[in-house]
Amino acid sequence: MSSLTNFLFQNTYIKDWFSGDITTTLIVPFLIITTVTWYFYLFFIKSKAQKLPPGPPGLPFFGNLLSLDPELHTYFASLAQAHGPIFKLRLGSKLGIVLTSPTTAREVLKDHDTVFANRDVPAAGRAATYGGTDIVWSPYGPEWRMLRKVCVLKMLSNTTLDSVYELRRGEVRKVVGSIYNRVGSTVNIGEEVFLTVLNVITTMMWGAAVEGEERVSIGVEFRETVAGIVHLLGKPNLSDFFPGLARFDLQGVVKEMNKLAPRFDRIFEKMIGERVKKEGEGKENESKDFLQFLLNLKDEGDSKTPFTSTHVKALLMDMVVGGSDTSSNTIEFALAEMMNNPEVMKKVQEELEAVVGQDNLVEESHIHKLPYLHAVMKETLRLHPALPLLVPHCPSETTNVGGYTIPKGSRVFVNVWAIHRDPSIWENPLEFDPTRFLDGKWDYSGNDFNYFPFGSGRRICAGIAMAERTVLYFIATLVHLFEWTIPQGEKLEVSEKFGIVLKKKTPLLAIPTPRLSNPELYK
Ligand code: HEM
Repeated sequence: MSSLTNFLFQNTYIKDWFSGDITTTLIVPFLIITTVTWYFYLFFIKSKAQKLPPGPPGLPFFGNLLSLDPELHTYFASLAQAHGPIFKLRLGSKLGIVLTSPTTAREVLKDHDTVFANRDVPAAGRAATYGGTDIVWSPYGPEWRMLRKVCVLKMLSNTTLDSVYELRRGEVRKVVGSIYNRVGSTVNIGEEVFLTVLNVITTMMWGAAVEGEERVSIGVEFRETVAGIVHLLGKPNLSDFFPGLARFDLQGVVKEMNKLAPRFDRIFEKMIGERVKKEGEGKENESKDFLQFLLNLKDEGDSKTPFTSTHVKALLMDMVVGGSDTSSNTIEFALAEMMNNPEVMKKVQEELEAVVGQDNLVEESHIHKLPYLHAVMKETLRLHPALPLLVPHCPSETTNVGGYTIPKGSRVFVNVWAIHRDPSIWENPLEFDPTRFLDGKWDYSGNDFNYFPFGSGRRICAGIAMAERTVLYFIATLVHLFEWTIPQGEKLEVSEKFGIVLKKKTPLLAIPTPRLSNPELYK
């Protein structure tokens, strides 16, 4: 037993997960005994009756947990080479299923869409989103449908997004001014872009209600908090793999999340409180932001599936967490790829000059006339899909996929990252070549299982329209107005670091120089 304990804590990955209190060592023997029975049931009784997919051998009790590499997307891709397009991993008492081919992805996300439209909610996700009452983690059912409808058809519809364009435009103008003031010096692109995307999102959420220093401090607090939440969501957590032990929160993930999520809650409460107070004072409220829209919706009520204050806050949380890192990391990767491929950058700039002109700012109305820029975004999301394993799906009943049994309650990872780099689908898959998207063959609809960076089926991303506008408008503005170079001594690279949201391994640092001669455009 003690050698297993030693092994457990000598393992780098496990040690990394257990960044908290080492009193956990005391719990390990208990953990082993309680689960060993489950293991025997699972391995020797249940699996005999089912034809489970192949997979690497694992240890008793832990299964494959101890050999998980933190870079899950590349690790899963290498396992698929050995075990095929559908393989299993024992993650403690949970069964993980990894899909790495268009055919198996289609079976799960299209043919059995309803069954797989559920989530295996991680303890961290539950803690972050008011018990999982948001869109991302709600089970497939009337409440999820109601939230999704509010989000996709009303809040993030093209009509609503058009109506808040001025808010987005204002934020992008502000960052242009700020970059202009630092011409010739090094800019941390990710930091700059994240704060602007976040400002765009919060301005759309509650207008310009917050200004000046308070705005800056909220921005900084949000950045830290989003980074913390995303990190905890991607961190392997024993509570998820041994649900019977979840109440002990051995790694302290929930404890940490319970420190982070209330930071948002306090801000949400404050914004809602101020808005309600204003209404109570009889002040005409003409705000056209998401918050007003959600509060009106709450007041209108619906007896069947009521829309509560918690729903309002959970949706705001989805906007902030789901919309910020995904879009800003995509913009950072796109700029890095363009800088790495100067001929691509040149073509984007030529297209912008032809459509926007040398004496004009990019407007969102230009975007649909920029097919090459659009191809750059698609190619960026092919090589660096923001959610490389999507958000894991979970079947609500035992189902057959690719000739194998996928038991109810498994955690299903779709390795879209690996499919997007499959040499049997893509010519020179590792090359950044936007021209492969110029014939318009691939879009974001999730109908083609060779290319689906936003997922597919019922759980497809709820923010595609917004992501598209934000990413395209932002990249276009950055490269139309500025030339970007790498500071001396810095290396330009595009390698990735795994997380539930994929990010650049090293931040992109670049020096801006104005491209256009009219200084008024930068003010
Ligand atoms: C480049 C940007 C983005 C990418 C690549 C992206 C991608 C994805 C993916 C792959 C999923 C999971 C699909 C699945 O589980 O099968 C997802 C879910 C989701 N995304 Fe996005 N996303 C982006 C931006 C946004 C934005 C801007 C928002 C909102 C402001 C948003 C809101 C959501 C929500 C609410 C879900 C959960 C949908 C559900 O479970 O029903 N995303 N996204």
